[in-house]
Amino acid sequence: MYPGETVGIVGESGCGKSTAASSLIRLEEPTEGTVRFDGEDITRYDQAELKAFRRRVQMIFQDPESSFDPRMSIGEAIAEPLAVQGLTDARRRREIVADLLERVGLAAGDADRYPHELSGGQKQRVGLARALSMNPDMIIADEPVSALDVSIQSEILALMTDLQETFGLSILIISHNLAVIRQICDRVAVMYLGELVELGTASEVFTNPQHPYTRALLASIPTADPTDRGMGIELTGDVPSPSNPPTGCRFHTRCPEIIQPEDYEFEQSVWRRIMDLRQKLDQGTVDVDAIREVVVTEREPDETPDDVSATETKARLRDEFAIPHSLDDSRAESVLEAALDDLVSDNPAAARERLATEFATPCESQSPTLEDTTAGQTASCLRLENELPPTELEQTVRSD
Ligand SMILES: Nc1ncnc2c1ncn2[C@@H]1O[C@H](COP(=O)(O)OP(=O)(O)OP(=O)(O)O)[C@@H](O)[C@H]1O
Repeated sequence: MYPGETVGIVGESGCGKSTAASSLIRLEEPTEGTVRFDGEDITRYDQAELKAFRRRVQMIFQDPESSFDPRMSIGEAIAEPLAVQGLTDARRRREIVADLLERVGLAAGDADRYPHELSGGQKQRVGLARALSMNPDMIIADEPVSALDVSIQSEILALMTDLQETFGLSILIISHNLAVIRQICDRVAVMYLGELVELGTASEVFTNPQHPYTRALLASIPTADPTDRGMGIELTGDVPSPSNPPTGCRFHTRCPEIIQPEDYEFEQSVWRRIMDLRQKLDQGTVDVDAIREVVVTEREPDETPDDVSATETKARLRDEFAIPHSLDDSRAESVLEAALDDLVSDNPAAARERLATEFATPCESQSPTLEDTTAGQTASCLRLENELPPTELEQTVRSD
């Protein structure tokens, strides 16, 4: 981050945004890596240096409620850090508090009110005033407006922009909400499972996203029109745990643009579904017996699961994964059919092995790194490293 800049970290819930933020100020000790501030590695700071650093970098949180003592007036809450820093003159503290309250759009008289008397938006203003009392160089704001009404969100974000200009602050804002990031950020970092997958100016990232995950995030922004279902990019698959991320590209288990094996021609959406089948096989969660039992419930009462033919079971398996009953590429079709035969003859290990060997993707074995792209921003995707042509999906998002 540069002085005076606003950078946003955006990503789904649980991807590690808050952990990254608290590691930046060592509220949490990172297990590896470095955090540099003004050229110094803060992970090596001793207690005194850390204390000084934490004055320069203030943090505000989603829920201002929990950061206030209900028995302390607003004025006392803002003045507290000043007193801790050794400002003993009570009158001077009161003057500073009054000035800060006015700067964040409250009245000097609000100093005597208590947290429960304030709305969520007003509390977040007080949170900002308290952070500013330390005269920081940087503010880290973790979901600062998520708990607020949409109309208030915009006001608080506008206030943050004003304060940034007035005080020359750097702001790192964390949010799962792209609209929030778009409103105030100069640069945007997109995070997936604890890693940055794209980093660029807000205009680069929002108008010409380079990573499939960013494209999917942007396509999922709801519009005002209830009949508009966006561009229909739906991320399949469960969100993996950041503590046990997938091999290769961490996004490959859900990526709608996963790279196809060279020797086959799939429709991209069908390829994704075949990868979903592979993953379920790996997890051991494809239950062929359960499928037969479902089929039987739709039949004559005296039939048993054993009466369900292999052909019917395979057809149901395809339906289950939304895989067409015949693939356009005949070689791919025969591999898939053979794997389904393995499955219905109770040999999931063979099915797994066959699909893993024939339908392998570099995305599951190679880890991409953040690289410069021709669009300007950096992104980490093997598709970009291998200069593969854009998928249909990418073209849809761009032309929208
Ligand atoms: N780099 C990482 N390596 C391993 N585990 C991680 C990493 N980052 C985060 N985690 C773990 O993932 C979980 C979610 O992290 P975190 O709360 O930071 O995500 P978040 O994006 O802020 O989610 P939310 O928006 O729901 O608060 C936590 O249990 C955290 O310990």
